Amino acid sequence: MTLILTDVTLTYPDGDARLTALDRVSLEVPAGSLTAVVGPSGSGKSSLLAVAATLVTPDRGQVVVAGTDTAALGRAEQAALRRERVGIVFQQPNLLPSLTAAEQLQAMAHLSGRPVRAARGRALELLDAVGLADKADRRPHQLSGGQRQRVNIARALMNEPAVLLVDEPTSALDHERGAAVLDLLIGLTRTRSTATVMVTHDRAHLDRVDATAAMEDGRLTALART
Ligand SMILES: Nc1ncnc2c1ncn2[C@@H]1O[C@H](COP(=O)(O)OP(=O)(O)OP(=O)(O)O)[C@@H](O)[C@H]1O
Repeated sequence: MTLILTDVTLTYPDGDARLTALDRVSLEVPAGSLTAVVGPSGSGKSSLLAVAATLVTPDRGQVVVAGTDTAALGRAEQAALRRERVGIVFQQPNLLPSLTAAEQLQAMAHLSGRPVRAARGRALELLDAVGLADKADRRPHQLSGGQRQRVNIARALMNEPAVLLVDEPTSALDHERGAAVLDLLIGLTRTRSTATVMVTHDRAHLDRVDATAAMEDGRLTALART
């Protein structure tokens, strides 16, 4: 198992009390498989991604990323794990306006302290994998919304993550483009052997993912494997 959450509880301060965002959540995601997380607004989906990304430390429970128990790590080590083993795709692409598609990916290598020039080959290979081989030198305003989301996904794969966390990748896209992005994510999950978790409001096409986790009031109420 590449991503293992065991009995994870996360609370936030809420006046004098605590609000329970995650309530003893356990989830295992094997390499090469995609789990969708669904549930109403406020049910804890983003909190689950944040904990899996080691962006937030749970009150209780264990988060194991690529064989490493994250609780055993200091802040700097957690940041290194996040950089090197975790890819995150946020809902909005957040691409830098002045950089071309290839440069957006190369910048990831730069942030990780890897040689930027050597990264160009990998950037072009990944842009090819997401169907944008001929758009490598375009800037964000020269790309469609769906193409920007593909750059966003390719960028998250730049450092060969073991775990890929994706927040609502299809929400800004129409039905057809949303389906194409989901197909892309499933394909990349298989070929790159990532343990992928995707939060979505869109219940269409969920028959194509490997498992669907349903959240309600911070609890994982159902896990259906397809
Ligand atoms: N930083 C925070 N401080 C306090 N409460 C928070 C914080 N982040 C989230 N919450 C609360 O935790 C609960 C779970 O929120 P979360 O964002 O994980 O839900 P969600 O299912 O992702 O919702 P949505 O679908 O609307 O994005 C909610 O009640 C939310 O108000």
